[in-house]
Amino acid sequence: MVLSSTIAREAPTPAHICPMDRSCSYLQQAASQLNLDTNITTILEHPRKVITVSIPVKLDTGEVQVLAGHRVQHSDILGPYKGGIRYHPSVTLREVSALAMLMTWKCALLGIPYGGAKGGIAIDPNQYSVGELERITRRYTSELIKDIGPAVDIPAPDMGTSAREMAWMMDTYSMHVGHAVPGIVTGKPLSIGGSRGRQQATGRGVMLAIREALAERGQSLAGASIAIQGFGNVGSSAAILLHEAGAKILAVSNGSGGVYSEGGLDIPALQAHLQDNPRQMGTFPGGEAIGNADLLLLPCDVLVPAALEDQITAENADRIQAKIVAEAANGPITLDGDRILADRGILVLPDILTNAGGVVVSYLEWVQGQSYVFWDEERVNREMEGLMVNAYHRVSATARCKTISFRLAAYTLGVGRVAQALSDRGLYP
Ligand SMILES: NC(=O)C1=CN([C@@H]2O[C@H](COP(=O)(O)OP(=O)(O)OC[C@H]3O[C@@H](n4cnc5c(N)ncnc54)[C@H](O)[C@@H]3O)[C@@H](O)[C@H]2O)C=CC1
Ligand SMILES: O=C(O)CCC(=O)C(=O)O
Repeated sequence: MVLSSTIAREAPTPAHICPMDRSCSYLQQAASQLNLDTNITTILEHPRKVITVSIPVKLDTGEVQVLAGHRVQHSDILGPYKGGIRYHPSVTLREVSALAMLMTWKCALLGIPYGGAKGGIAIDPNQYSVGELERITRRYTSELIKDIGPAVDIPAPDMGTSAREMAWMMDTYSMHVGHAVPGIVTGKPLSIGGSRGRQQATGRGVMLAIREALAERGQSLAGASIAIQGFGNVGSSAAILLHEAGAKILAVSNGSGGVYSEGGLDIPALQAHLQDNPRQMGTFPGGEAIGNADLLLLPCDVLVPAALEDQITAENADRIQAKIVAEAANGPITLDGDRILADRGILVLPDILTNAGGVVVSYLEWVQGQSYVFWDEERVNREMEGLMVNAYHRVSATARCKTISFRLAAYTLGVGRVAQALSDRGLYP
């Protein structure tokens, strides 16, 4: 048996430096808008708990790999830590820390009683068998057992994970405590207490944010031209719902490439093609192949990055031709990219607002589980729409009234709520 270690070796961060440049920069800007006490800002800059565990996994070949699994709990000031688990090769402790902080502001902005967390393992799930993924997920859950719980920290799906991984986590946790604990995760299958509508929820929220932004400009979804980078859970759900609403989906892409049609793609036909030809987006006969970099530069009403971080940067922001960029992914625009888009008058709908539909329905799943009463999909969608549309208009009104960007307005509302709670509870001794 061979022992190989894939534990990431990251440069240590000096204790006084916030490891998350972009997240901390936006936090500082919001703190300055709010005239926050610097002690409060200093506390909010730092995650409350950073956990890295070793995950020894026996591969199907008999080889043992030791993976690094992270969970960063940024804040539980407003309620249990909440946030997804990501399986992707780019996962690092820094990335997870930044994403955990985003979760805190997102939940606070939407007015749901959660703090913020994120977890991840640096693997490409496509390179592992289902059995290996199950062993990885169960061992990761076991290693975190003392740090998670339905009133403590509630994981959910993110990139590279889905209801399947949530079911394994729920089962591992439940076996440990000796009884079923559905509330340990959200985004789980319906059979074990999942919520109707959760799978499409993030994409639905993206569609709603775009709908409201277009409406404020006197335009409707019908006929709006849209390009979407990423065709996973979020990108594909958003594409389907936007297509159903009459938008013209000019292009979509995934890790294997993209497809473009000037007249608009037939999204259900594309989905059927991908079922038969997984990872062969570019061979879809209803369009022509387009690369991920070119997709971002298409002239369109709305560009929707729904895959990775750092896609719009100082390198390409001056060539973006969309009127609106809707951040379906977390952190798809770098700090420099954001400044350039702002200078060019391109409206950016920030991630903590645009992709909040997922965590909102996670919250509704948790509420249903706590009350043992399960709703139909129509009710779930209606409740989610109410929270999303309300948050959108609070952000828009704040941006207008203070003459600041939508991002700064969203941060101001989210950070302000957490800061108020921290101050009311009393600063940590
Ligand atoms: N799943 C959820 O409920 C939520 C997800 N998000 C965010 O949305 C983003 C996407 O997440 P999911 O859709 O859940 O992940 P997913 O794993 O279902 O899909 C990711 C998609 O990105 C594509 N992709 C990977 N590398 C790419 C590249 N280099 N260029 C273009 N596409 C590439 C993949 O092929 C896939 O289509 C992430 O930033 C995630 O944090 C945010 C809120 C909730
Ligand atoms: O549904 C959740 O709890 C978290 C979703 C998530 O990770 C995110 O919004 O980025």
